[in-house]
Amino acid sequence: MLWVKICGLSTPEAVETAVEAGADAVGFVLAPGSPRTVDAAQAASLVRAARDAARRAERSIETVAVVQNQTLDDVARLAREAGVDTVQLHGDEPDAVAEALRAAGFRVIRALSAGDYTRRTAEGWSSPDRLLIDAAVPGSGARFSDDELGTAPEGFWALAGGLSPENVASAVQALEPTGVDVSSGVESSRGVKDLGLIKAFIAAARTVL
Ligand SMILES: O=C(O)c1ccccc1N[C@@H]1O[C@H](COP(=O)(O)O)[C@@H](O)[C@H]1O
Repeated sequence: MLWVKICGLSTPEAVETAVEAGADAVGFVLAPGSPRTVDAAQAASLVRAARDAARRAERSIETVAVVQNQTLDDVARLAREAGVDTVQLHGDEPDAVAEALRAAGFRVIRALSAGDYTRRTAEGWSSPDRLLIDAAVPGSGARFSDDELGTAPEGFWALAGGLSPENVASAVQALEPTGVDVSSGVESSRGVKDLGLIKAFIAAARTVL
């Protein structure tokens, strides 16, 4: 089944809606400078809300901290204080950062633009972590064009960038990712999640076989 992540959540209501509607993962932006940024204490409270909602629904939920070009010390501290399962590295972090986070017990998602992924793999780069392929400006609501992604990854990979309830099914049919991730497409205005759009996105993603 398609892995579905709803990202950039900042209220318990939005977290509960995502979990109850069947998201596999919920994400919290711990990178500075985004309208969705939360601090570690806010993220910890949202992580608790996600786990409580998952317990009530008798299902599991993966909690993800999204970071971008922060130091390893900062990332490890934020992830520990927030109590997340997974760290999504959304910048130019060296592989050693991913390795150190894995050694500290976190799961890691490596986010790359389609262009960077294509360039890096042409140079022989590979990653033991799950991949997320996004547009060039993360969290902008922009899509990358399908031809920017040369050959899709072979293992798990999630598609992100400009997805919405309207386009998620056709995007998945075209690119055949293993998962999808959305932020802007489930917002009524930048940084403000719309509970109806969260439910509509998850329902639309679940129509794809
Ligand atoms: O959402 C942000 O503001 C953000 C900031 C810094 C790094 C990553 C960010 N979000 C990631 O972007 C995609 C969602 O993009 P879109 O808004 O749906 O186009 C997703 O992977 C988020 O985790």
